[in-house]
Amino acid sequence: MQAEGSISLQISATKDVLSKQLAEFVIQKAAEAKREKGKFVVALSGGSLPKTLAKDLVTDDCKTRAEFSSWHVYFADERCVPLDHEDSNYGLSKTELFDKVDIPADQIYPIDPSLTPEECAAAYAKSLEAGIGEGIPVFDLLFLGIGPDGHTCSLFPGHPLLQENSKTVAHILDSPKPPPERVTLTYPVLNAAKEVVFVSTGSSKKDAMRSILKDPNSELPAKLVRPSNGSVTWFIDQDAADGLKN
Ligand SMILES: O=C(O)[C@H](O)[C@@H](O)[C@H](O)[C@H](O)COP(=O)(O)O
Repeated sequence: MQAEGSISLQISATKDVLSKQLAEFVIQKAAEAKREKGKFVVALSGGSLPKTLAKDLVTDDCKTRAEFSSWHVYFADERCVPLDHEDSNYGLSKTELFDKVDIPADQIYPIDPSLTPEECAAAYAKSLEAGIGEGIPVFDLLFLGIGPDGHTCSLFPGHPLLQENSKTVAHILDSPKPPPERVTLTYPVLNAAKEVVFVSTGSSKKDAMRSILKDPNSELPAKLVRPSNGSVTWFIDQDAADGLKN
């Protein structure tokens, strides 16, 4: 049975407009989380997301309102490479965001790339437990991307990981999107989140967007992210939205 939760769609004329709207959305969610519990626990994806998220959020106007000192940042998926490797999602987010705002270093939780992918996934699951709590970790906000094939995190179409429902963090050795060795949050965690933001831009995403938002029978990995007690908000630009026209 597909989990239920609200789905909102925010279509922006351009990627630049999307970044501005996304920044204001995030500022509001960060303020709510800080008021409620004194911290804002998020997970970032890689790809184009960090740049799109940071573009406006690091401006003087936004960063004074974003409560960055209360952010606790994990990774929705990560490549099993050194943290300074060009493929590292941590390294990408450090360049685009962490080096430009005041998130305390001990509130950013990278993987341990010295471990094997399997050990790394198990260690990261323990890191989530230590930082967020026993059982299924509940994130305040997950920042997810989507591939042209409808994958999200490192959950790819037809991959056995789509059926993983006991581990909170799993490893993959055959990612169709290079590099092949990664760790990823699994659906139990994605579907326990309070808020999920998908950022999808560019014409390469239009077919996946049409399938996910128009086809009730779509089984694309990103479509299966439906938090039972949370909201999903799609931030898409016009190019990605072109697939939604009849
Ligand atoms: O580590 C990764 O590769 C990402 O987490 C991945 O899931 C990404 O979000 C999608 O592939 C979309 O990437 P783009 O936004 O660059 O198209």
